[in-house]
Amino acid sequence: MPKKRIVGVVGLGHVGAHVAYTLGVTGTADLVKLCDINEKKLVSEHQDLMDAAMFMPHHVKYAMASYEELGDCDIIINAIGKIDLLVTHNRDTEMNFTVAQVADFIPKIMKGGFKGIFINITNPCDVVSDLISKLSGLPAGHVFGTGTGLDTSRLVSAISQQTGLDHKSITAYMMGEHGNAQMVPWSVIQFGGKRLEELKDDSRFVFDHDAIKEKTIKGGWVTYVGKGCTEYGIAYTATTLAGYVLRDEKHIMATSAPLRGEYGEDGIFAGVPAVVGENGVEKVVELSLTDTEKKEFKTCCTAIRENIKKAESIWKKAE
Ligand SMILES: NC(=O)c1ccc[n+]([C@@H]2O[C@H](COP(=O)([O-])OP(=O)(O)OC[C@H]3O[C@@H](n4cnc5c(N)ncnc54)[C@H](O)[C@@H]3O)[C@@H](O)[C@H]2O)c1
Repeated sequence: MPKKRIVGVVGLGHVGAHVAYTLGVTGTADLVKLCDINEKKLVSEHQDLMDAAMFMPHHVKYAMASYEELGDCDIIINAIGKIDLLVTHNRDTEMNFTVAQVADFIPKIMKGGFKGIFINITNPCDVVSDLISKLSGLPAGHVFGTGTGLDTSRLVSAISQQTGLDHKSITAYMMGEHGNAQMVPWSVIQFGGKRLEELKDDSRFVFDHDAIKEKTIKGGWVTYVGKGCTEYGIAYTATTLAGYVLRDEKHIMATSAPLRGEYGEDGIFAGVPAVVGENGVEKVVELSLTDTEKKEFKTCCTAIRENIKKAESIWKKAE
């Protein structure tokens, strides 16, 4: 009998509910297990998703689950949070809440025998990915975050708008923190194999670096201001990553990946391009950055490292 692809989603707010829906619509999962601390919300989201399942182009089932019942999932996507805390427009503000919650439920999930891949969305994304990795004890790379995956999409959109070229013809990445400490490695951007430097005589390929970086970093807040959340972009980002894992695609995409010496960094999660396959992040792609870009990336990592320290004091206090 063919094996069922089972994906768990923890936290069914704006993000988690859209992730669960997208997993069904795209046919990425056969069974989506739903888990939320808010029982009423859980029951309602389950009903609504089941009502949609009949019309989805692929067969999919939705089931409610406790943390322990997520044990047989191939992938668990973490999307818990409290989005109202983000009125400050700083993702770190959510940290006191999310770190304490994650520290509480990861041991419960592991008690259920979970041995799959964890994809973290919850903010601060790099910090929470690091925490899940430490608390779960899963092998390196089996826990990773969406990181700068969504920010990369915002960057590529901005470049696409200016050049008129399709998103998929552009190779570009946002790197660093999924937060304010991000950078654009301009030197590695390519269009069908042509580097930016080779195209500088064409005005469409001359970019205002500061303006594009600002537009990319602030993109999430443009969405947040009008609707109090962001959901479609992140739902597709996470679903895409889940598909790469389930189909063992070995696809290169920006994620929050554990760094073990790459880019001169060790022991933190940061947004970098990485090969994603059945073992999660299987390899960090080390780009040849210029000296200025290397320094910029280091500054981003310093910001993440400081937040990891803050997070550790929160969950150690909760122990
Ligand atoms: N990484 C990214 O690119 C990205 C993008 C968008 C949002 N986010 C983050 O995703 C998270 C979710 O955002 P949202 O808009 O859905 O928030 P939300 O407030 O709408 O929903 C959060 C959900 O999590 C549930 N929850 C809280 N604690 C829980 C726990 N211990 N166990 C199970 N469920 C729990 C709540 O009941 C709620 O349903 C936030 O941290 C947000 O900042 C990240």
